[in-house]
Amino acid sequence: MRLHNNTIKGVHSALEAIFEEGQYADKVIARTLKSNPKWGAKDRAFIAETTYDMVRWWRLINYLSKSKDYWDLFGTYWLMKGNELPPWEEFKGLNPERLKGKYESLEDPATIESFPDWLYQLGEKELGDKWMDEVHSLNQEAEVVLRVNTIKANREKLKNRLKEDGILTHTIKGYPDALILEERQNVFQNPAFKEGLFEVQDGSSQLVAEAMAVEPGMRVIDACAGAGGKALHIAAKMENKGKIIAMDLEEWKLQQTKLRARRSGVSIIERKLIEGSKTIKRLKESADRLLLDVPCSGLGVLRRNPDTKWKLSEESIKKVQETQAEILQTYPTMLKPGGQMVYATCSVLPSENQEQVQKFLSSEAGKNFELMDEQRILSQESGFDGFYIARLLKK
Ligand SMILES: C[S@@+](CC[C@H](N)C(=O)[O-])C[C@H]1O[C@@H](n2cnc3c(N)ncnc32)[C@H](O)[C@@H]1O
Repeated sequence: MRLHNNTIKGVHSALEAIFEEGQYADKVIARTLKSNPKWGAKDRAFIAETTYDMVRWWRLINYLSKSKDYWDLFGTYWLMKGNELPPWEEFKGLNPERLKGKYESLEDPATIESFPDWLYQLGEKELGDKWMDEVHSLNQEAEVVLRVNTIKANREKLKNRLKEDGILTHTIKGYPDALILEERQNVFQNPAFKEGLFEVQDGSSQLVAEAMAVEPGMRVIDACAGAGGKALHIAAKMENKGKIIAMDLEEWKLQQTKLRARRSGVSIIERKLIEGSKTIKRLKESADRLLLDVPCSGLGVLRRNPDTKWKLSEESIKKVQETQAEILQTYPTMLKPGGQMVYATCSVLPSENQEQVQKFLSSEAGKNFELMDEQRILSQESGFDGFYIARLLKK
């Protein structure tokens, strides 16, 4: 592939904003691409993919690079990926042989896999033998997975419609609403997206609505609805009949849910901002199904958010675990007896997953609940994001 000076500069400025100003990678990339409308589709893809990949391998690149200069860092990355560098002045001091030797003599697994030491050790402690393969899998680039909106389309029709636009997809067993892109590309400009025929949603995430076992006409509470990804899927499973109360602490996220619901033709979502414990108490025993898609470390979705590795800390994980436990202690009161609750995270750490559920079940608040089943989804086994999904029955 031919390199262009100006797109590499685009990558540099994105990396600076991410690592020196602490901004989120997805926001930075969106802004960088917007700032130069002259870049074509290939240039945009190069900037987005290279920035994400350099973020993913940041620790290893810095270890192998001869300096912290952004040209050296990019050149090191480019060679590391098995490419050749053009004979530019900027890359003059880079020596592929020296780099290869340094890489081959490297033994520390956290540096090889480009993880912070503390996080690598935490994963090892919690997942034991499975951690090394999981890390390896979480360092791969994620496939683009679509979820067909069954309120407006079916999978076969959408597949054909996308094919007409040159977008090839395939299906996969066990994921009834999913279409996987053969080739990574930006699908948000496609008319089928604008018409609300699909959402972009990872395969593991799609299993959450499946686990909810909803039926048309039910009353469902999605207590951590955020921008509504799962609420929209649940609405489609309910054939847009019944009611979903989408709750969150953040008004702006619920606003996103509203816009997305409009595009998807979903009319059964009612938004409710959580203003304190009263909001929860008022909904006592009102739901047939309750989803707790709780805030988490996001360790299962590192493939699409590699900057999470560098943003997390031991304290932030501890804090999120406290929130998970608090939610489990108070929110299940909203469920009717006989109703079902799903507790889900996009983390692979047992301390955010099965251990939280077990703690809840052995507490006073959990005494009327029993575990129906749980899915501990590792990325290395599923090929999708790492997730945890537990179904509980309120007796
Ligand atoms: C994993 S995200 C939800 C993703 C969303 N369900 C989706 O599918 O797009 C967790 C959400 O929980 C919200 N949150 C954090 N603390 C909360 C709390 N105490 N009660 C309810 N929601 C909370 C966050 O604002 C965030 O939107």
